Amino acid sequence: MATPTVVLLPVWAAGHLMSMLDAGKRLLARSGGALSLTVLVVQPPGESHRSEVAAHIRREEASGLDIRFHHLPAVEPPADCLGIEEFVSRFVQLHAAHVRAAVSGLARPVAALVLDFFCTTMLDVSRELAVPAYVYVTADAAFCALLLRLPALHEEVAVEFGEMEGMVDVPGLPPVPPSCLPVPVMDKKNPNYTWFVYHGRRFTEAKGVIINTVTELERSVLAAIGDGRCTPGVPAPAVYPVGPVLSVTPPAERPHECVRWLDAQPPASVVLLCFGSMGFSTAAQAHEIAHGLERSGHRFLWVLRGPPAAGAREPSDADLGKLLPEGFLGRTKEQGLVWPAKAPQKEILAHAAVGGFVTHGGWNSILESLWFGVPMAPWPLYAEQHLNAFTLVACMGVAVAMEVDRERNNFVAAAELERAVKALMERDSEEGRRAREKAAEMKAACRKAVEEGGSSYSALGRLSEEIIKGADK
Ligand SMILES: COc1cc(-c2[o+]c3cc(O)cc([O-])c3cc2O[C@@H]2O[C@H](CO)[C@H](O)[C@H](O)[C@H]2O)cc(OC)c1O
Ligand SMILES: O=c1ccn([C@@H]2O[C@H](COP(=O)(O)OP(=O)(O)O)[C@@H](O)[C@H]2O)c(=O)[nH]1
Repeated sequence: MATPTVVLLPVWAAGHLMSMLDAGKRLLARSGGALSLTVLVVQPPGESHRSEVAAHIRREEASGLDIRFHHLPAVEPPADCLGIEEFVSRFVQLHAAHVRAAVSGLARPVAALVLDFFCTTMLDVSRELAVPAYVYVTADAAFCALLLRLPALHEEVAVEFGEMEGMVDVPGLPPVPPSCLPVPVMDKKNPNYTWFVYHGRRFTEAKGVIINTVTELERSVLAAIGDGRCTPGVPAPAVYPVGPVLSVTPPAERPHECVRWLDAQPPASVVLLCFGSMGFSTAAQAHEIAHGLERSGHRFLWVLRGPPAAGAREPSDADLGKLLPEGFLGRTKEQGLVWPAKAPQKEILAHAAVGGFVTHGGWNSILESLWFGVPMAPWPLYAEQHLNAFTLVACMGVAVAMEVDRERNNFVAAAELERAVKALMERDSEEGRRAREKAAEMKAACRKAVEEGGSSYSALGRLSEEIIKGADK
């Protein structure tokens, strides 16, 4: 019989696609050749995403692994969406007939369908075809717990979360301030919110939830999901914490300019500032950052992107002359480097000179930082990042808090950045010492988790056995 295949349905954003592909490859390896991988490729909306996805696929196809890419026919994207969550969910939903045809037309027996968390509408397809389905959460267990809890919270909290009295109850987490909820949860009238409630409700229909996290990092919230406290009245989903799933690419032959600059800096002396694939600064915000960094006296590597060009969604490469205060580059030429384009974040975090990370708090960036034991100061901007910032400080203890004004487009004043950088970097800062120690502890835990016998290695083993057992029936 042909090797049974696990079918992945990722969404196209790099933080989702690469994470799911890497998790799939680990599952393949863990199955010892008993499973193969088929990836259903949604044609992304927009040329830049299309060429980015095509490049990832070319690289994977050249790897020689047992992975097949099945390109789904293009679908007209919905034109009337109010945000990314609605757009992604509806766009994926429009692929239902193509997913059904692709899965039922595969020559190999289909052992499981693994869906990105935005793709729960495809649980209907898996049910029709009697294929076991799993949800893959590219973010952390705290986010997963919130989504599982959201249908009930929706009934319990009659007003907008931003107007509610007290804190939000998410089992396994300390009481969550409403101001730390993900962006779509802050507006109940918005379809983005309705989609989140929908996905949360549907998670429990899956055979299990695979999360890109580490048991040692999120023990109490994982326990709450696993023992059903987030979903009273319905059976708890099986939980597989398989992270950290990081796509580690070989370092460039010639070190990047940022890395060469770091080579000349003392150990743990540089604070890195980098804001993900979508983060950018206006001139007003860039001025505050510049003054804050300069006054902190600490060495810095600042990845600065400008607002997207007209019609584009991605940030532009920064025009430093327009964004930075007069004379800043000259005054700080011995103190720091401003890099105006996308930078090799993982290589930078791996460098011994980096001692702290001011990050937008995308989950991939957080895992990369912990993999290299770098403590953080979170500056959330979009998606679920405000919740990540809360859990980094309040649960994991690997970050120092920074005051971000969510009402003013996540504005941070110069004095607050200066304070947070000092707290993060200075030897005599108690807050920084705690975060550094915890980050070092989590570095060791993350590395151990993926080794033979580690928690994520074992979770992947359980998942692989479960899938193979199902395929044998
Ligand atoms: C598919 O294209 C994009 C997806 C996102 C995006 O949106 C998003 C919205 C939420 O309300 C919650 C999320 O978790 C989420 C995640 C997400 O992509 C990034 O995923 C990472 C791993 O989950 C990470 O945690 C980052 O914080 C997310 O930004 C965003 C996007 O552009 C902004 C897309 O094009
Ligand atoms: O200048 C940059 C900005 C981002 N990244 C990478 O892009 C990913 C960002 O993913 P994350 O989940 O943190 O946030 P998102 O961009 O999806 O919001 C991470 O792997 C980063 O290392 C990078 O290499 N260079």
